[in-house]
Amino acid sequence: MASDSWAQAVDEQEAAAESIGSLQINEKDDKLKAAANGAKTEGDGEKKEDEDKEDKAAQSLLNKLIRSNLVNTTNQVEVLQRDPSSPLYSVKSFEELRLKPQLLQGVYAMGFNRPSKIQETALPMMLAEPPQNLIAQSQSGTGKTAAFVLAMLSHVDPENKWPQCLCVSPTYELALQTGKVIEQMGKFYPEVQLVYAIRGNKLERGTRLQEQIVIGTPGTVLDWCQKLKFIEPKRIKVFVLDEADVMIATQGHQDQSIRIQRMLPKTCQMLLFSATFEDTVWNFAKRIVPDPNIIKLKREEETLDTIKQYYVICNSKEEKFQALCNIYGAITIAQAMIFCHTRKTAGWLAGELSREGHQVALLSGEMQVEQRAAVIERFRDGKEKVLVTTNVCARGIDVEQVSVVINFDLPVDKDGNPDNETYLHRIGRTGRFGKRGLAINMVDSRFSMNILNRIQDYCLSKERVDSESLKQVVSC
Ligand SMILES: Nc1ncnc2c1ncn2[C@@H]1O[C@H](COP(=O)(O)OP(=O)(O)OP(=O)(O)O)[C@@H](O)[C@H]1O
Repeated sequence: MASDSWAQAVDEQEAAAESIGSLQINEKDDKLKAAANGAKTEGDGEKKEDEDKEDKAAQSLLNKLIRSNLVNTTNQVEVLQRDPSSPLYSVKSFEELRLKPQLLQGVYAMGFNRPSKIQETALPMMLAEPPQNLIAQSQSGTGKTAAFVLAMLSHVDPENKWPQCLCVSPTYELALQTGKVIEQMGKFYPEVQLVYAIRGNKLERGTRLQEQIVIGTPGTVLDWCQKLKFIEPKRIKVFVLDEADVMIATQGHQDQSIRIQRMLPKTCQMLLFSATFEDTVWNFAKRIVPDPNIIKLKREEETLDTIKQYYVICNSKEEKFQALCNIYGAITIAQAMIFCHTRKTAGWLAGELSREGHQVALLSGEMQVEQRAAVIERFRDGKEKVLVTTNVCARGIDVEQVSVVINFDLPVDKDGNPDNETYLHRIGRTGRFGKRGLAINMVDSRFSMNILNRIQDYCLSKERVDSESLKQVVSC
């Protein structure tokens, strides 16, 4: 949909929401707010029954499955060179990289016209002679996978029939996704072959691999190098550790990755990629990659400047549902996402809305990742206008065109404290194109009013909103 029509749709929604808001003023509000202000969080039985265990690998896979394009970013790349006195190269075209013609053909066949922001600096570093080590961090969808795949394909010698590049991924599914990119990019370079070192791939004892690129999960790669000796680690020229943040979240993967790395020659190029960069990831990265160059592409800060935030006071889940029905016409002019705390509530709400004759999609943690991707894709294509989901299930998913976010339950962490970042990320927009939106928060207790106030204080402290930004509008 063109941005104009989105803007118009949001204008209509805002007008509708404001007119609804002017109909009723809830007298309970002041009392509630006063009670909630400064009040300690009450353990009021709203204990988080959080069945959707956060699964970083599944989220990462989901993002890959639903993404068809590069995420645009206007943020600058931050570079820390191992040798600050050496010149820093960055390229604006793939030609400047002097790639093998078969690879350039592969890149263009994938529809890449020019390097992405992170690729502009990462590619010259990875393709330099002698090879340089690299730690790179940028959010999902900014072109990291494509970058290291191109580096691996550039470094192999197709004449040599043994593994030369080793890439470890946290899960079988993620390894397959990277494998697909290798196959696509190497389409015109058939001499280069790929093999998957994953659990189900059983090879006969004594096998010596002929494929130049091995991609797999840490446990199997380690077995293939150490116990089964299908791979000669000393002949590896490029080692890639992908999704380091997901890797360290999985028990055992960190140790296995370090053990693989120790078997590789000193001259082997080490490359590590991560979407986030907490201290734990950083400590791990330093153990895997000696003398690294470091590239970071900051995530663009979400701003709430263009978002109108409202809240609705209700007494129960049923009242919240009623309030939602009252504003339903207004929110479905464009597309809306409704967030619930648990799968149970999400399922209940989707069922109730359907019974009212509304067409809604449900995204739930019980679904397989592929099923979830299919639901999101249908929603993205506008086949459904409303998506009901849980806080955990949709964390980290970007559905850019959503202009209405309804927090049926406010986001809280596992200890019941406000999850400020999730709130910001969920309702925020990355400022570009001035995308506008509407956020409606459903408050059904002192506890949740308190949560909302604390979230607002946080947003204020981060200068993401002004003090007038949150308005009460609707009651049922
Ligand atoms: N230079 C480019 N031009 C156009 N599209 C690109 C370019 N590089 C990558 N892409 C595409 O952008 C999308 C995201 O790229 P990629 O998967 O490499 O990002 P990523 O940072 O590795 O993401 P993730 O962390 O989720 O793995 C893919 O669909 C990919 O084909």
